Amino acid sequence: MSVTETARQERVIELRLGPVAHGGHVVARHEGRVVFVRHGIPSELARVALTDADEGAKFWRGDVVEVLEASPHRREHVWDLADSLRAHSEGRLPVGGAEFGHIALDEQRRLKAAVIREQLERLAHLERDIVVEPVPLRPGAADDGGGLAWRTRCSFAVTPEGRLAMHAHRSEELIPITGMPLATDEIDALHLWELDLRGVERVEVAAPASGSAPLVVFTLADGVAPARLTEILDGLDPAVSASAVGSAALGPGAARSPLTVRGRGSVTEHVLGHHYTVTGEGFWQIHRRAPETLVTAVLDALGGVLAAGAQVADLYAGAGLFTAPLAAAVGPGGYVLSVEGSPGTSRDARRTFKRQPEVAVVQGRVERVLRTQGGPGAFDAVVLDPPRAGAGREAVRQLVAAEPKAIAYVACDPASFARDLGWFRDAGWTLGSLRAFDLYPMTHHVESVALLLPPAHAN
Ligand SMILES: C[S@@+](CC[C@H](N)C(=O)[O-])C[C@H]1O[C@@H](n2cnc3c(N)ncnc32)[C@H](O)[C@@H]1O
Repeated sequence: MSVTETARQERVIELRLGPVAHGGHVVARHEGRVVFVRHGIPSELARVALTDADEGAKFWRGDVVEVLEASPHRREHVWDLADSLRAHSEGRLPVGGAEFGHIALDEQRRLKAAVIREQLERLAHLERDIVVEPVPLRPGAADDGGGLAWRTRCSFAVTPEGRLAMHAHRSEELIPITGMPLATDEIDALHLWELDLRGVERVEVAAPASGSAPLVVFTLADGVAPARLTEILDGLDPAVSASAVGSAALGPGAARSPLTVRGRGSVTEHVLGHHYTVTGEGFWQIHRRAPETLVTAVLDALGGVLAAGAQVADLYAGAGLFTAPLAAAVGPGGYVLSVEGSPGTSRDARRTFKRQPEVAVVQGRVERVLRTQGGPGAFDAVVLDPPRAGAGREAVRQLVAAEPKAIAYVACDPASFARDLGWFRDAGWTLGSLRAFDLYPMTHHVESVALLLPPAHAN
């Protein structure tokens, strides 16, 4: 077996790649040790640069730098900067965020389905056939945009020289970028990479799926005066309309305050007839079709439980994506408890629902709020949409005790979902429908919507 080095002095070993694993890797073995390999495809023979390979480590990590026997599903990478083969030949790391960009889209979905299936078997002891559904870029169209131009939210770093950049995977290394093929055309049209961003630490962009003006949030480095923002914005093409917010802290440890320097400090999102205000601080789903895809799947899953007058909880509610259709379903005689931990995002929800007395927006941790507002019989139905870490043991215990008739679990991480599902199953709950959606093409991420049913339902 040949062992060589890359231009970055990483050791390179030859490996036969095995099955896909959670987290965007395939699994290989080198002298008995597991190696988690990125940028490969199961069955390939590849030369792999070891990016984490301490002698004492239980497992190593590596990037494919050359393919000796290619999978029939291998394609030219959709983004040069994220292409591991090209990056390592140029002596740099690939930019993160498109780690499946070298795989045919159909195969990306099969691999994601395999990961969900494997996590369910391992952590929830459940066998289920999974199909990851493609999501067209426009309603009613078949076209999924080739897996590109779907991101309505992007977060960028800035190099010390003031260039727009992104990080390499698990690295502090910054790679200047001149385009982002996964971002929507509205974000692309801003040409943020042409700006002189000296004095800025981070740039976040939110471009509503409706195509209305994007919002750009510039986080200034500590001590940089807000006047710097005006200079930066002078570099934006005046023909492109965008709102801009700066976040400045004028001294070390000084509080940061958002400062609207152009247009509005928020965007309005429209989903199936509902309108939402989302500020720069607020969470919103990333794929342009994610909101309506997930709302439709959740309403379908909860079906008859959402009758007029029902009591429901929207947990990990964000800006209230599910709160609005839930409120419409239960009507003025019903009740929706909308719980979100992040103060900025919860403020957005409060603004959106301020004229709806049937909606109670509560800012706080789900586990804490359920302690006082989640006793037995508190809810007919629950929507549970936790972050990647999942809901966790305490929230699952409280929900089991609350005895709702159904829970729609919206999961962005198959492993934490399967772990939580295992705990629900230990308490006698069953898995009803389970749908999975390709809401993050070119990456290993996948979203699913599951219906969980309490023991009484099974009898
Ligand atoms: C995956 S997002 C879902 C948001 C919303 N349901 C949507 O689809 O737009 C998860 C949300 O949970 C919030 N969050 C994370 N941990 C939390 C906790 N322990 N309690 C309450 N909210 C939390 C995050 O701030 C984030 O807004």
